[in-house]
Amino acid sequence: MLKIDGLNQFYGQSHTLWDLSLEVHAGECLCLMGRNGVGKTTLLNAIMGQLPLRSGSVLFDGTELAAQRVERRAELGIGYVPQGRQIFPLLTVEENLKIGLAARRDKVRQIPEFIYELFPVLKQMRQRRGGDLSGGQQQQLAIGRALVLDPKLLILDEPTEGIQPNVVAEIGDIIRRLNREIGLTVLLVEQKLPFARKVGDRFSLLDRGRVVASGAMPQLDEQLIRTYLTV
Ligand SMILES: Nc1ncnc2c1ncn2[C@@H]1O[C@H](COP(=O)(O)OP(=O)(O)OP(=O)(O)O)[C@@H](O)[C@H]1O
Repeated sequence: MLKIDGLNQFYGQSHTLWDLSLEVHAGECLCLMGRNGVGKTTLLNAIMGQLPLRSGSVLFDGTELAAQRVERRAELGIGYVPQGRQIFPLLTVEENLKIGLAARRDKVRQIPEFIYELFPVLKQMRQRRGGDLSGGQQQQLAIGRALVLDPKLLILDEPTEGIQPNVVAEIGDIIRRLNREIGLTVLLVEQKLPFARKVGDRFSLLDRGRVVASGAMPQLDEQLIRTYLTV
C-alpha cells in the first residue's frame, strides 16, 4: 500500500535519512521503532510532504506522493496523527473533528457516528474546546480527526507519548480494532515495547536514518532490542 524506495533527506547539510526503503502492506500494522533522534518523525514528515526529499520515491496505492501537494495525501486516503497531536485549542471538539471532513473522497460532510462510538468521551465533550481536554482526550481527538476522512492508511507518531497508562491501553485496543476488524492499514511510530508488541504485526527498526532490521513482531528479540532500542 505504501512503498518507500531509496529515500534521502537532508536538514541543510545534515544527511538525516539514508537510502531508506520500507513497505507497509495492505491490512497490516507496521511499527517503526528506534531510539530518539534516529529519524522516525522525519520519515513521517517526509511521507506527509512536510519536508522536501532530496531523492527517492514514496508510492501510495500506485500514486507517487513526492510530486503531490501536501493536501493530496488526505484526499488519497492517508490519515495522520502527528507527534504532539496538534489539536486546535480554541476550536471545539466537534470543530476539530470537522476539519478532517474537508478531505473526504465521498463528500460526506457529517462526522460519522462511529467516531463517537469509538471515543465516547469525544461525544460527551463535543462542545468543549480542544484546549480544555486532557492529554489522553486530545490524543483520542487527534485520532478521531484523522479517522473522519475515512482513511485507507492511518499514520500515527508516538500516540502514547505523555499519556496515562489506562488511556494508553484504550488507544492500543482501538488501534488494534481498527486494524483487525475494519482492516485499516496502520503505520505506527512507537517507542514503548509492550504497546508495539500488542498492536504491531511487523516492525522496522531505524538507526541513524537507516532501516537496520525488519520482521514479524515475534522476531524482535532481545539482541535487537539491546542494540537498537534500549538506552
Ligand atoms: N527541523 C530540524 N532541523 C534540523 N535538524 C532536525 C530537525 N528536526 C529533526 N532534526 C534532527 O534530525 C534527526 C532525526 O530527528 P527525528 O525527530 O526525525 O528523530 P526521531 O527518531 O523521530 O526522534 P524522537 O523519538 O525524539 O521524536 C535528529 O538528529 C534531529 O536532531
